[in-house]
This record gives sequence, C-alpha cells and structure tokens, in this order.
Amino acid sequence: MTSTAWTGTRDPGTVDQPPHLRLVRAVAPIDLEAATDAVRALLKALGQDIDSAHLLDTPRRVAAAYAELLTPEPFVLTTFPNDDRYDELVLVREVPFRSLCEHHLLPFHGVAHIGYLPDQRIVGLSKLARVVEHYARGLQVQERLTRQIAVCLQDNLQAKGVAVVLEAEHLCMSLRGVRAAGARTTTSALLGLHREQPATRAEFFALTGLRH
Ligand SMILES: Nc1nc2c(ncn2[C@@H]2O[C@H](COP(=O)(O)OP(=O)(O)OP(=O)(O)O)[C@@H](O)[C@H]2O)c(=O)[nH]1
Ligand SMILES: [Zn+2]
Repeated sequence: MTSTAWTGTRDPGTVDQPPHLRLVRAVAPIDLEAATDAVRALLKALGQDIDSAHLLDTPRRVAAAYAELLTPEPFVLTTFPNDDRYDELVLVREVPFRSLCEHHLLPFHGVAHIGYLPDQRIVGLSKLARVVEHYARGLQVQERLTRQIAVCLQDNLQAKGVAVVLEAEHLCMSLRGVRAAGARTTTSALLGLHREQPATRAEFFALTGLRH
C-alpha cells in the first residue's frame, strides 16, 4: 500500500551550515516482479497476444516505467541567507512537469509557475523545479499537486507569500472519453501575502502572463 504521508526531515544545521531540508516522501516499496506479472495478465485480459515477439518484454518495460513515475527522488532544499534583504517577488515560470492521474493512470502534463516573496532566506532556484518534480511523482490530482508544492515551500522557506499555478492537459480527457484535445486546466494555490494582498496577487499573475 502506498502511504499518503508526505514527510520531510530537517537537518538542524550549525552556525556555518544553515539548515537544509531533505525532502523524502514515504512510499511503500515497489515489487517489480509482481507488477510485471500483473501487466502481463492485464495485456492478456485485454485480448493482446502476449507471446508475440514484440510484446514479450513489454510487461517488464511497463512495470519499470510506472515504477519510475511513482518514485519521488529525495533531494535537499538548499536555502541561503537573504543577506541583500531582497524583498520582491521571485518567480520561476514554465517549469515543465508530468504526473499520473489517479483515476485513469494516464499522464497529465504541463507547466508550473512558482513564485515567492522571501523573508530571511532565499532558496536555490532549481529547488523550486525539484519540489514540483518531487510531488509530481505519484498518483495525483492537479488540485492536490498544486497545493502540496505551495505548502511545502511555505513550510520550509517561511516566505512572506507563496504562489503556485499549474496549467496542464490531462490525457484522460484528451485521448479518450470526452476527447477534448488541447483543453488545459489551470489550478492555483496562494498562501500568505499572495492570498491576503490583492496587489501582491495581481503582480504574480501579471508576471506569469496569466489573467486572474
Ligand atoms: N478534479 C480533478 N478531476 C480529474 C483530474 N484528473 C482526472 N479527473 C477527472 O476524474 C473524473 C473521473 O470520473 P469518472 O466518471 O469516474 O470516470 P470516467 O467514466 O472515465 O469519466 P470520463 O473521463 O468523463 O469518461 C473525470 O471527470 C476526469 O476528468 C484532476 O486532476 N482533478
Ligand atoms: Zn484521468
């Protein structure tokens, strides 16, 4: 069973070495052999010729692909002292991401825009993209993914405000079912001053190029 607990461990740091948060998410171990057997059974049940030369190794490949998409990589959320007292918005736009829709196990993919208003510490810019990647690995809904990214940053940066927008296409909605190809879903999570102050919120949306 996959745990729904999303956890972090904090290195308390020293005077010279600031605290670094190592993000790790508790997930149950993956049994690749059992997953391979299950994919083989699924293909058979779906009427596919599992003995064909082309499909022989497909169950193993599919199991490995899902294992990759469901396994978050731990990383260190490096921060630095905000020595220059930078107090304007930091915004990283159009970070590509992909995740798996928990209803159909089909991908949804798009871009994330992540902004924050620093207080005492600034974060390594690549870490904003790593937070997105970390929470995108797993079975998700877009709303939860958006909020998890924002809450993680708020909790660990103690920023004055955090704003996250995801724009994504869900293949369960474009390839099959309603087949609304090209339809994109936008979700947002605004915390702190981004939630409380209309001007702060407006600046974020203006710089992302999004209407609000
Ligand atoms: N809110 C939300 N819904 C999602 C997300 N990803 C997929 N869905 C929706 O989950 C719903 C599942 O609905 P069901 O009626 O149980 O599934 P279905 O019969 O396959 O529905 P259709 O896709 O309409 O054919 C669908 O409306 C999907 O579009 C997501 O990230 N957030
Ligand atoms: Zn879906």
